Amino acid sequence: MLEISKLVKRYGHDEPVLKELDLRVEGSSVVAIVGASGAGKSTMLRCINRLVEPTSGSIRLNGRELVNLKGAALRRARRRIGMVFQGFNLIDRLTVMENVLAGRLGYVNLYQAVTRRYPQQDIERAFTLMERVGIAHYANKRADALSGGERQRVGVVRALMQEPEILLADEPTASLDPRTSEQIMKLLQSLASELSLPVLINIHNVAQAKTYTERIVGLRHGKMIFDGAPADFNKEALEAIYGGIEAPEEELVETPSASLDQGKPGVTHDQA
Ligand SMILES: Nc1ncnc2c1ncn2[C@@H]1O[C@H](COP(=O)(O)OP(=O)(O)OP(=O)(O)O)[C@@H](O)[C@H]1O
Repeated sequence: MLEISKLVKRYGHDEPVLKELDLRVEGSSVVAIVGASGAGKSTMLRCINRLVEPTSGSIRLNGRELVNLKGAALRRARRRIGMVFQGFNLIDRLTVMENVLAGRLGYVNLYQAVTRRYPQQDIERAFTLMERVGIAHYANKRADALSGGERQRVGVVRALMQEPEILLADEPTASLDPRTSEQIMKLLQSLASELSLPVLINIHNVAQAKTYTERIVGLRHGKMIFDGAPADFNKEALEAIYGGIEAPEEELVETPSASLDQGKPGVTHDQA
């Protein structure tokens, strides 16, 4: 379980980017984090894996506090947090298998890491996962020979090789065409349930958030102003999150499951 409470992040002396954010994610739910550019979505994800240092507050993963961890304890905690990136973050000159095995770097010793001699069970797990996402036949290809969707599958498998307790995805489909984006969203959704893994996805595409996740969290100026089911993410919620900033209305209208009149939105009105 992920429990974020009163999370504050301030860069330098600027106004805080995250303002006492609370979020609790249980079980294998797939949660979309939406919000206009600059709302604090990436900062929130990066505070969880400590790529960004929180200013104050608490982030607990399965009961263990992540804030203020240092050195070996931080490295141990980080290997339980998988991250998928918009730009894939692969090493182009390495093979798919080598990139995937990089997900084990937090577990092997220095000699194994430098010589890339991974335990047999890691290699077997890599093949199993690569088969699961349809890239096993590319194992020995260079990463830069793959298409965007294939590269993102490599990124997903690399994150899963960490045996994570949570998967964070920062705009995982933003560099992909619409069809490939949907495939990746579907994949993340299925993997979450197959592996009983909570998945947090920062996403600009509201239609995809509504279709492929079971909960939407909306940020505006570093505060959570919506937390509810996709069916409740209606025009009022959209306006509250993006109003006066940008209005991706066409995305809402195109959503196959959009039900603008159903239910009460989970909008709160304490926005900044
Ligand atoms: N390293 C940094 N130093 C200073 N300010 C930063 C830094 N990283 C982010 N910010 C600022 O924090 C705010 C939130 O940025 P963040 O990237 O978290 O937003 P976001 O919602 O993910 O936006 P986008 O959708 O454009 O990625 C922005 O105003 C941004 O300029």
